[in-house]
Amino acid sequence: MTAPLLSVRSLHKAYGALTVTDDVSFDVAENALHAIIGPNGAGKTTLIHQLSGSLPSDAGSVHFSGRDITRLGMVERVQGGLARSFQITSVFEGFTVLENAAMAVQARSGSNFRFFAPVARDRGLNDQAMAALSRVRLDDRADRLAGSLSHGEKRQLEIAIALATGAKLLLLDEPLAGTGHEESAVLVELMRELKATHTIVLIEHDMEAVFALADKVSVLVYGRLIATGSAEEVRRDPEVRSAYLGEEEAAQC
Ligand SMILES: Nc1ncnc2c1ncn2[C@@H]1O[C@H](COP(=O)(O)OP(=O)(O)OP(=O)(O)O)[C@@H](O)[C@H]1O
Repeated sequence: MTAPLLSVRSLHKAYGALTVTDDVSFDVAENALHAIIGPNGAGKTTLIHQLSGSLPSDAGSVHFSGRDITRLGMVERVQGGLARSFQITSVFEGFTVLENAAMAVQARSGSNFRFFAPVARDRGLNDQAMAALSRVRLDDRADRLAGSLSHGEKRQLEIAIALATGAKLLLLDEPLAGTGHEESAVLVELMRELKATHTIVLIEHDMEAVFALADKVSVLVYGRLIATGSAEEVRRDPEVRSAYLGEEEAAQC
């Protein structure tokens, strides 16, 4: 059996007396989409912070591509091929769509942002940025200001930014949050296409999307994983239904 691309063991994070992630362990196979679901406040975003390196863990380990990255910060993890998109829209609205993607290409190379006129003139940088934009179908918006994009297009741009860093593994934190039906359909289709080339850890409350896309689903409740399995296994799990899914599916009916 091939080794997992991402291997998480016994991760733990507490804020004072509040334990937010507790003994969290799971593996993500290469080119799989692994969804992490759970009620509000379960610790999903905290877990993504721990995986991206923006938040140090109190205990546990993270291995990526066979390398122990537990003690690496976010910049080193991005340069190693692990990038996240943010739950809160995080694009630079006063810059063009292309400049946003080009800055992410620069981040990959480890250079500091070389201020922005040079970014716009750098052909190699722009080619790579355009490639990321066309993966998310924003190439025809390249010259627009990011601030002028619709909410759904901004979410597409966030994914392009993560792609432009050269990531092999994308950590996507609620990419469908706040999107309308059509925007959400575009993003679901994009994630389906990305599975062919990328490994994805997805946090998402939209259960229809999760069950349509996920190869594996883990369920986080009060900081602990109560189940990991195929979408079907998790959907049928009685503990998952009583702790989370019953209510969530009822709410979506
Ligand atoms: N910096 C912090 N200091 C103290 N408590 C925090 C901090 N960050 C998160 N928490 C708490 O940790 C718990 C988990 O929060 P987290 O945002 O990780 O949950 P979540 O599963 O992502 O929730 P949601 O689905 O609503 O986004 C919550 O009780 C939250 O209040």
